[in-house]
Amino acid sequence: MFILVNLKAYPCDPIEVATAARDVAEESGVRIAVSPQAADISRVAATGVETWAQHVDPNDYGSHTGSTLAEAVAEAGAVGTLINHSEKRMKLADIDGSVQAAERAGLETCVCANNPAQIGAVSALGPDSVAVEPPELIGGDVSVATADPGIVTDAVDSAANVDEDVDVYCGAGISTGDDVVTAEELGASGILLASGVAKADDPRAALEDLVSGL
Ligand SMILES: O=C[C@H](O)COP(=O)(O)O
Repeated sequence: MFILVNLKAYPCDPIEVATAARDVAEESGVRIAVSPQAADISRVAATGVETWAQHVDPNDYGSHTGSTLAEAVAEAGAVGTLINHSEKRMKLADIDGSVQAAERAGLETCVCANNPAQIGAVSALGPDSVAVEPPELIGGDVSVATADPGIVTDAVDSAANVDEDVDVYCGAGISTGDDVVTAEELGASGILLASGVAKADDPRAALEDLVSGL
């Protein structure tokens, strides 16, 4: 299982989370990545933790003021990027452009979607992975794998029907090792989470719990 920790714009210490994630990944052997604010990518990557961007825009180099350039986040140390997160929704053509921009920059891609039908659509764009997240469960304390297990299994089927090489992650409300094990049993090969770590009093303990059943 891959554990991708999105720090969103939470007021946490990105270096504290990054060093904890690096250490827990090394101790457990579980792949863990941290996705900080774009401005924090270089110092998070300097900790040695696998680092992802939260977003890249579909543009190339050029006159695109305010854009997040895929090459720039790669140069800063990111090795992957989220695209179309529920809190950063994009039109399908722009998702396609961002996937292409990320691939051009050598970034691994994870395209988010609300439901299994959207998972099928974005899987057709050729990302490395997709993540299903019901928006109403994001930031809550009930895991998607418990509240709506069918959405995870349907997302796995939906992606496989389009492209068997696309990995499927799930997210929303995941905070414990039991949640991670349940997600794995439903066919997910990774989880995308945020508040369970970024808002934890002890991020290291939260990460240790997440990997405890793997
Ligand atoms: O990117 C992470 C997801 O939106 C899930 O957030 P959450 O773990 O706070 O529910």
